[in-house]
Amino acid sequence: MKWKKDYDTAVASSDGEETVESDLSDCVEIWVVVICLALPDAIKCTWHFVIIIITATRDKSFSLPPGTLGYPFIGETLEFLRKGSNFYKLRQEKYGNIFKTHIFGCPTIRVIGAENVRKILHGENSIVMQSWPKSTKLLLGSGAMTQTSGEIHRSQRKQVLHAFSMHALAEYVPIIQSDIRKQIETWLEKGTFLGYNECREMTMSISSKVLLGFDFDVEEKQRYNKMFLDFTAALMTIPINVPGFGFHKGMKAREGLLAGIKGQLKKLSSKEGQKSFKTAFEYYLDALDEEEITMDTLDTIAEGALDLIANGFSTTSSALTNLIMILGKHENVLQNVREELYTHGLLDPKNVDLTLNSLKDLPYSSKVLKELLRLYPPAGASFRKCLQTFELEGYTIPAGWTVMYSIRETHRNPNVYDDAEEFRPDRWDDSSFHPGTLTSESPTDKFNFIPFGGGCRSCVGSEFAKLSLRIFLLELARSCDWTLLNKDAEMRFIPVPHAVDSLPVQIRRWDHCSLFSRAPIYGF
Ligand code: HEM
Repeated sequence: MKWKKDYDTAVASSDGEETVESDLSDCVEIWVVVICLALPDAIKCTWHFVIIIITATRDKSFSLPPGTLGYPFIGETLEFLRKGSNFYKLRQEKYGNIFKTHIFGCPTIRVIGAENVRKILHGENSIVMQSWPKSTKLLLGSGAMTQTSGEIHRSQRKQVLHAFSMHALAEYVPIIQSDIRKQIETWLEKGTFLGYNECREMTMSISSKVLLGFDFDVEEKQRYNKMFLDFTAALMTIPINVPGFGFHKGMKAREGLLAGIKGQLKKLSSKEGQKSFKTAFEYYLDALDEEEITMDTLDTIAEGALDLIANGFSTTSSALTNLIMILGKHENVLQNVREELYTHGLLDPKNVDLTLNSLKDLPYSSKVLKELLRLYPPAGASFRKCLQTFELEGYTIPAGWTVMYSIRETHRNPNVYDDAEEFRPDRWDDSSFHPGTLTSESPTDKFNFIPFGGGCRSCVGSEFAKLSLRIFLLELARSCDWTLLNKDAEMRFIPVPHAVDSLPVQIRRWDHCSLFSRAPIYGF
């Protein structure tokens, strides 16, 4: 039973991964850092923080949000490591939508709710700016778009967005579809598989092919997948580049990935590596030429490519895995998707090959994906640094502190979403969803639904991610039936939402004739 072996390994390794939330032994890493490497930073940060606290005590108009700051230097880091996403949930229940804490050496304010998030995202570069942990900065590199700001950032975004234009996306459809179909076929042959592991491998394969034209054989696929796992796992770790630490593994993986990407970029620039389609990288290079910007060094371009793949890797694979999970739990939703596909002729063998056109106008499927991203947003929150002191809901948010805007809790606001914890695609039906009331508490306010963030740092890969999700939904629905082998598995939300047991699934081929065995909904 190969899947059982994989399953046991996955549970063991996912337990390991989640020790951040459950096992205090991992905290040794934190202590070592606080005591040795991070001491100067921690002292600086704490000094700044003490000044703020003194000011806050003396000046009555200085009103910090509620919450606790924990112990000197380490703040509430240990509790966060023990409780994971529950750490925030419990504090929200106690203190409301804005609260202070102190984690990873920084006084931090967590901000929830459309109105508050809007203020943060609209204040980009004036009241806040992007800020990532040191480990993320070192692993992604200074040239990565997520790390740059101002004019350089704006220009990078503009160039990268050429790679995700409608025209470019239309070219990617057959590539994505072919990879998804191949992957599903291997699952059907195996009969059982681990959803989370397989979706990560599939995401890595699709994005490296579409972005850079990589065409991995089985062995390379496994090697790159492993490097990506090490790399992404290290993004939020303690930046100690010494064997035995996660960060060191991540830096090693970075070297391997950059070497591979550079090799591929060289091939693509020569005739040797040209593909039957134009890769995202080639769209990006065209954009550079058009703007008469001198060609950056290969290193910077490779870093940019790694940044893109890294940003899309965990997020997209989490969404794909959770789609398998949610449809496995809601058979009626899967049935409705199939009926929609039937009415659009997409179950007809003549229409196997998809195009951007055949994928649009599937309103029910769109609602399913929207609801998936509402309930399980792959990025649960993001970080900013406060550039100046400002007010939010009457509280003072001090300059220099970290602000973390929450996507997960914003998406589960019970004042906006009835039965907020339930998966209900029909909530997005216009008629049943109070359209037109443009208050911040209304779902028509776009900041109530922010799976891809917002403002000038919103996700550049969102259209590519949505396209991949749509094709996956369609291919799953029209080719297979599946059973979740552990329907009630606990969910973990850090680093991305996933079932703690990696989602073991039993899968079989679906015969579309069975659609006619029950009363139709769409009148056929
Ligand atoms: C379901 C999949 C995805 C989700 C939920 C997602 C979510 C997000 C979010 C919330 C942000 C904003 C973070 C912030 O405010 O600091 C973001 C930024 C970003 N995403 Fe995605 N993402 C996804 C897929 C992708 C893909 C496939 C790519 C690339 C191919 C990508 C590339 C990026 C980049 C480069 C940024 C930084 C943009 C900037 O700083 O200007 N993402 N993503």
